[in-house]
Amino acid sequence: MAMAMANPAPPPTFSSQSRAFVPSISLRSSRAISQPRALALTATTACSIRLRVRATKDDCSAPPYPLSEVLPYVAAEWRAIAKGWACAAAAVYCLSRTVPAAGRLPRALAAGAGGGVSAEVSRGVVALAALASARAAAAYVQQALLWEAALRAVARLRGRAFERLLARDLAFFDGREGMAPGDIAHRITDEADDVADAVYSVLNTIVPTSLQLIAMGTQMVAINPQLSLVAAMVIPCMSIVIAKLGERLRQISKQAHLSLAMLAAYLNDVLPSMLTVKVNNGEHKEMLRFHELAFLDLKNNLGKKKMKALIPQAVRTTYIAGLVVLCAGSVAVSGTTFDPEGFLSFLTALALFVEPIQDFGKAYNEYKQGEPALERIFDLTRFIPEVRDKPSAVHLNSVKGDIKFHDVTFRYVAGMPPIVDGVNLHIRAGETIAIVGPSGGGKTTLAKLLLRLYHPQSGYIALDNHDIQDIQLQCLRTHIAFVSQDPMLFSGTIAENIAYGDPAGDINMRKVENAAKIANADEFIKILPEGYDSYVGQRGSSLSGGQKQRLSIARAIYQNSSILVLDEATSALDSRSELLLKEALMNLMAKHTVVIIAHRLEMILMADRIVLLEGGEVQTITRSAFLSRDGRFGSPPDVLSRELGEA
Ligand SMILES: Nc1ncnc2c1ncn2[C@@H]1O[C@H](COP(=O)(O)OP(=O)(O)OP(=O)(O)O)[C@@H](O)[C@H]1O
Repeated sequence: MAMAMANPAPPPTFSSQSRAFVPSISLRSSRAISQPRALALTATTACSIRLRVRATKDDCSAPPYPLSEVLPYVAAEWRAIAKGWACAAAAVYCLSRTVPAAGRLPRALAAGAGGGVSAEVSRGVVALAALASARAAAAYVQQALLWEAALRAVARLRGRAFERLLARDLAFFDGREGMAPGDIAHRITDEADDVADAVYSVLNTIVPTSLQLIAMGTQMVAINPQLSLVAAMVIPCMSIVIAKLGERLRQISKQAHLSLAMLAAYLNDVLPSMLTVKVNNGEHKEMLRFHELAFLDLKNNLGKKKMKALIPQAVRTTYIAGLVVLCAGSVAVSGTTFDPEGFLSFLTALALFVEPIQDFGKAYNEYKQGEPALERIFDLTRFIPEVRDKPSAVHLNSVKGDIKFHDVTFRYVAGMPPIVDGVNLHIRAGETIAIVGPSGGGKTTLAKLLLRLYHPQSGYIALDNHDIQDIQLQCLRTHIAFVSQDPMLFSGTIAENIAYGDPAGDINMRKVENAAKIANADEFIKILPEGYDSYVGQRGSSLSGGQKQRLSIARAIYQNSSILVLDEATSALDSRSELLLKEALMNLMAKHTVVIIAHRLEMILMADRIVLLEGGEVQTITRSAFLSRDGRFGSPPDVLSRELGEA
């Protein structure tokens, strides 16, 4: 590593190192809990990148979702669509008038030859120019309106996807099967844009292009029915080419979407971890990882672009080749002759007939390309949450805070040993209880079960003698304030962060300041340049660990719930801050049920009762029994004894 850092290798180039950096992509079936048929695309590269980006419930060759799913979102924009299509009709009308006008022009020119520009020629030219301008204006308004409809429809779809995402179980985001945040962000941002392109293409094709096709077809039939029939016979050949290549494009696009999602997921993973990267000299390693994923994306994206470039050429070639063969054959057989005016009109109509056919091809491809994105966005919305309100769920205006765990058993992953195994525990209203135990023993899991973030496989938890499954979720979580061991702050001001749980979405500054004082945060907030209006930076990055922890505690205090759960809430505080906080909490404890999950003696000794969670089971232990243990889940024995002496 030292050598590598002293003489860092140049960034890998795709051309020279492409073989070394081709990640092996395996599409393998993963029986995720929430989505049994989900597939996971795992890139395992030379430097062991393990990023999981979920495909949709289908694999790449599976049949697509029906277009009907997006129809309600598009139908809601019917006004803009109707206006757009009306403009399309106007544009096609102008075009259909152009064909005979163009056909008459050569005769007028011939008639006026040698005598300057005749009045008929001038009229013809002016008519053509007017028709062209009117068509251009109508086409512009048509496209603007249809874009508006497509973008608005996708904005609704995005909103719906995010709404459904918020309703997902925590298990969807957590643990080994959890979906990467970068993947989710990619679906809702970039891939939603691809859906907008696809929707626009379809809208801009169905009616406008059909109208043009009908108008030009009619003109051609009027001029020469026999050749028109011949021209129409080429359409099935083109349809086959478009369908075959379109399906291939869909598959390639899906790979491109996944590789881009992996890149997004990777960036989302590494950018917030810059501190770890830098202190571990991980820059070179990360550079390699980035290039591997970027190369994968380059490969897939290039394949997609090449296919997109190939399709129109293949369609055009098929059409022209088919037409030439059929026309030449039928002219030779029937001996058809054209007058020059009719010939020019037929050619003009033919050219304008080919245009919408190509547009159909392009739109179909655009749709095929957007289809994987559509699938992946809808994939976020299709689920039935395990944790949800029963129709009969009750709302409790207030609770005393009496909590009972009845034979509760829970495991995160089926087939694994339970983390919580037949736990029976009664926490009385107003009691302060400390839950101790070895790291990874399941203390946080117990709190998550109480908050109904997960569902026990057996047994139940009661709050004031109501099974928590019979209480409305929002109501339950309002009555329990939880301070997690990873203090999570949002980008925003200090006041916004403290008042985050305000049921009305307001910021009550008096309550904010009071909560900050109790949490011993007021002192440092006041010396910030903008006080409570100071921005905390990305995830609170402008604050120290202890300051973030104090704000999290203040947020819980602001919530003023009957039950307070502190999960390692003071681990980053210095002794003085912890002591001040402890004194403030003492007052709160008199009125609340408090669950303290802690390793630190200072906090544990505040409790009325100490409960040990070990091997999935709980047992109440006395202080002396706790202190005589070997210190696996607290300070070492000598420190414990000293601290106890001080306490
Ligand atoms: N989402 C998850 N999916 C799968 N396993 C998980 C998940 N969350 C936690 N676990 C596992 O469950 C066990 C209990 O975790 P938990 O966080 O409850 O322990 P803890 O007692 O709070 O630990 P600590 O004292 O270190 O915070 C651990 O072995 C952990 O790896």
